[in-house]
Amino acid sequence: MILTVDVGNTRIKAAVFEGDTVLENYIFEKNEFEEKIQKILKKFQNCSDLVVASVGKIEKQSFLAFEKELNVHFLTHEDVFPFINKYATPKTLGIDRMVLASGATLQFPKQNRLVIDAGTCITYDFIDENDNYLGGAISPGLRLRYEALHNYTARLPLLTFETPEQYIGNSTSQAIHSGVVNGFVYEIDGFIDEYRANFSNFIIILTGGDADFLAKRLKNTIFANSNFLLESLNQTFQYKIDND
Ligand SMILES: Nc1ncnc2c1ncn2[C@@H]1O[C@H](COP(=O)(O)OP(=O)(O)O)[C@@H](O)[C@H]1O
Ligand SMILES: CC(C)(COP(=O)(O)O)[C@@H](O)C(=O)NCCC(=O)O
Ligand SMILES: [K+]
Repeated sequence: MILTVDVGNTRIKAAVFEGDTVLENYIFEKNEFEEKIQKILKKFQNCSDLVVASVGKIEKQSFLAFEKELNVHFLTHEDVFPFINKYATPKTLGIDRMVLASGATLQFPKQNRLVIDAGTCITYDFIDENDNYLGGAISPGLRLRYEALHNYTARLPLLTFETPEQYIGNSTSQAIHSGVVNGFVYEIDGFIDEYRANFSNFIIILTGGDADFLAKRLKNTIFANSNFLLESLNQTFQYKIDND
């Protein structure tokens, strides 16, 4: 049994796996992380390994505290991955993006793959059919866009996500919802169109906290799997055991 933990910039996601099967999923905040992990380990006492991918503010040290109970693996760019990393700055590539690329490579062999993770940021990661990781894009996520408009202006309120009534927003709040939500959707559809124009035979994987919301609104039909990062973390760990 393996406990996988994904520390993002907004929330922590965790899942317990038995082989490829998810036994339970969790989402929690940074301040409750130690208590939640303890609880999970108490419930699943057969967990042998804790596998972590962190781009958030919880450092390796905090996880090493669990070493009394099980083996702790804090993934870094120095681990083994199933793709060839062509990023010009591989040491600064987010470990979450490396894990997503790894999952896409292992689950969808011999094809071009685009992974879109709509979390705090939207990240785009492209791995070609020869397993070269080429990079992608980073842009502000849905909630970040609402917060940025409020935090960096004098007059814009902080709104929570709402589906815009139309693309011509006829009030301050409707204009913000249209700009944020439609802008978000147009951006992603625009990127997908660009990739489609340049590559054939490719699969798109959509994940992250806003994946389900997005999947319904995109012009392009793609399926969302909000658990893709944790599944990929489990697979990356199996790959590491087999290839280290
Ligand atoms: N309860 C929630 N708290 C925070 N964000 C949420 C929540 N439910 C959905 N979201 C959406 O999830 C996005 C963050 O996704 P998530 O995958 O948790 O981010 P990260 O992996 O960067 O921590 C936000 O843009 C927000 O719109
Ligand atoms: C781009 C990110 C902030 C995304 O984080 P997230 O939205 O998943 O919380 C993270 O992958 C990161 O810190 N990347 C480092 C820069 C890079 O990937 O090039
Ligand atoms: K992301």
